[in-house]
Amino acid sequence: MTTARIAFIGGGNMATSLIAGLTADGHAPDTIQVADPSQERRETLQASFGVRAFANNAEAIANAETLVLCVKPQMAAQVCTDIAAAVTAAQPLIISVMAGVPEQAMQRWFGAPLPVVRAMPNTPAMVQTGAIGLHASPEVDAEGRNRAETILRAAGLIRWVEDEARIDAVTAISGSGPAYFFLFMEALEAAGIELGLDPQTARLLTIQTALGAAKMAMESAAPPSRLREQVTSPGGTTERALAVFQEADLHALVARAARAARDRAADISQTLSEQP
Ligand SMILES: NC(=O)C1=CN([C@@H]2O[C@H](COP(=O)(O)OP(=O)(O)OC[C@H]3O[C@@H](n4cnc5c(N)ncnc54)[C@H](O)[C@@H]3O)[C@@H](O)[C@H]2O)C=CC1
Ligand SMILES: O=C(O)[C@@H]1CCC=N1
Repeated sequence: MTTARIAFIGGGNMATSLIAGLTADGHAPDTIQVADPSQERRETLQASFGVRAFANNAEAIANAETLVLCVKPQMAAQVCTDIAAAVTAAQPLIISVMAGVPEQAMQRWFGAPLPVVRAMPNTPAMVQTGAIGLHASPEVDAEGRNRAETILRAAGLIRWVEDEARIDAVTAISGSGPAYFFLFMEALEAAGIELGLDPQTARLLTIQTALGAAKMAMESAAPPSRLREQVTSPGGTTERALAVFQEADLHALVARAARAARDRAADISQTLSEQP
């Protein structure tokens, strides 16, 4: 299985996370090419990972076997149309991480029914602990699926979804998810400071607690609800805290937030599907 000659279009946060995962996994940096208009981004990527960086998208694509699209969804139409000639010449497997950009829209902009894998990673890919949802267009063969898996597995855990629309659900849960957990960390850290802990202690206790809870949840056969019960002594401190979350109906709040993210991804898809 070869993952040789990968071109990234867009060298921002997500591309950096994926490149970090690939290089840490032993993928040769000189077979990774990145295109980004920002000179600062190009210099950072070159210095951090030893990859080849280009200002011109078409130059990065030449001879690429796999093309990873990492620009903002709002730029998708323009970028795909601009690189269509280079892409149809190279005939790569396309992997798109762009939230809400439908496979058919990309194929329309390329002017060819190229194999497209939609991947929805998240920034913990930077530390090889990403959670990544994948969906393949009908044009992707078994070798293409394997190649996409090999590339994305370097960034973390992968799960295929069979219905493209479910990528929007993946976006709402794990794509955007790190931000929810960071927000909760910010809140718990601030609460610790308010209760008199020094800021450094409040931060470290918060982060280590999140890490420990995630590790336990991953390694234990018991569901998170059972692990929560193990912390909650009857008549004790946790019970009081959880009652406050319950009063605010945390489950309903989280469900609303996830629906809002899913709906935003679906809105972007709708708009792009209607775009020429
Ligand atoms: N940041 C995240 O946690 C996640 C982001 N994504 C998706 O990844 C994609 C990129 O997001 P980020 O990396 O966060 O954005 P970003 O803004 O950090 O990176 C985008 C990069 O594209 C470059 N760019 C702009 N115009 C370009 C062009 N014409 N050709 C080539 N490159 C160009 C910019 O200079 C920038 O470095 C988005 O579509 C987003 O939906 C998906 C999952 C998670
Ligand atoms: O906020 C966003 O639109 C992107 C997609 C998932 C995470 N970040």
